[in-house]
Amino acid sequence: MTPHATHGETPVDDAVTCAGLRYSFGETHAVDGLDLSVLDGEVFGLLGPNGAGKTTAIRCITTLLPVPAGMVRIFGHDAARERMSVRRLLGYVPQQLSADAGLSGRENVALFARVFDVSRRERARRVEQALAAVDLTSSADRLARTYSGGMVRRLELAQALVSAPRLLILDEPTIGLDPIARTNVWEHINAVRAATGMTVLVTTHYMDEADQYCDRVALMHHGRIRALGTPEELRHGLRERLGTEGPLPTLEDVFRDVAGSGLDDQAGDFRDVRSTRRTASRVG
Ligand SMILES: Nc1ncnc2c1ncn2[C@@H]1O[C@H](COP(=O)(O)OP(=O)(O)OP(=O)(O)O)[C@@H](O)[C@H]1O
Repeated sequence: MTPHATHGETPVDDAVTCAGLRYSFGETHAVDGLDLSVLDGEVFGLLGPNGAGKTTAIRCITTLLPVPAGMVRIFGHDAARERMSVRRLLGYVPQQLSADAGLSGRENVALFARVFDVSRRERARRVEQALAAVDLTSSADRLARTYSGGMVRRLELAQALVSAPRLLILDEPTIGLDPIARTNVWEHINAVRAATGMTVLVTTHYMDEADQYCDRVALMHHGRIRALGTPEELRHGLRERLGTEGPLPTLEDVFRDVAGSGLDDQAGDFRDVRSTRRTASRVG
C-alpha cells in the first residue's frame, strides 16, 4: 500500500503509483526509471514530446504490457500480480481507434459492457447512462462510421465509462480534433468526473489543455519525469528560476526549459510520426 492521506483512520491508496518502472524495446529504454503518484480524484496530465515514453508507461499501468522492472500499483493492487483486479478498476481510451465503424453507437457501448463484465441486470441502464454522459443518446442508433471525429472520441469515452471505472486513462484524447470538439470532449470528461469523483490520467501534447484542465502535470522526457506540479507551480517556478519580471511563462515555456534544446530533435522517429498521423487522420 502507498497511503498518502487518510479518511478518518483509514489510509487512502493513491490511484496510481509507479516506482522505478522500466520498460525497454531492445536497446530503446522507453521508460527508464519512472516514479509517479496520481492522487485519488485528481486529473493528472502526463506530458512529453513524441517518443518520451508516455504510451509505454500507460500500457504498463493498464496491464497491457508487463512490468519487467520496478513497481506499478493501482489503488493498492499490484499491476504485475493482480492484473484482473487492476483491469476492473480501469477505463482506457487508447490512441488507436477502439470503436467499430460497422456498429451503431449503442451497439459499440453495449459490446464494451459485455467485455467488461457489467452484470446483465445493470447493462441496459449503464449503456444508456454512458451514452447520455457524452451526449450521444440521440445519435446512438446511427452507425459509428457516420460520426464526426469528435463524436467518435465521445463514443470511445462512453465505451470506457460503461464499466464505471475508478480510474479513467486517456491517451491523447483530443489529438486531431478541432478546437471546439476538443473543448467538448474535455467538458464531458469533467462533467463525469464531477459526478463520480473518478480519477483521470491523461496524456496530451496540447499544453493549453493541460494548463486549463489538469490539477497536476508531469513532464516526461527520455523515459523519466523531469518536472512535476500544478501548472501554476511549474509556471511560477520557471519565472523564479529565470528571475524575470514580465508575463508569467506558459506551460510550453516550462516544457522547453525542461526538455532543453533536445526537444526539437526529439520529435520522434518514423514510427512515432506515423502513429500520430494515423490517429489524427482517422478522427479528422
Ligand atoms: N513496439 C515498439 N517497438 C520498438 N520501439 C518502440 C515500440 N513502441 C515504442 N517504441 C519506442 O519507445 C520509445 C517511447 O515510445 P512511446 O510510444 O512510449 O512514446 P510516447 O511518449 O507515447 O510518444 P507519442 O507522443 O508519439 O505517443 C520511442 O523511442 C519509441 O520509438
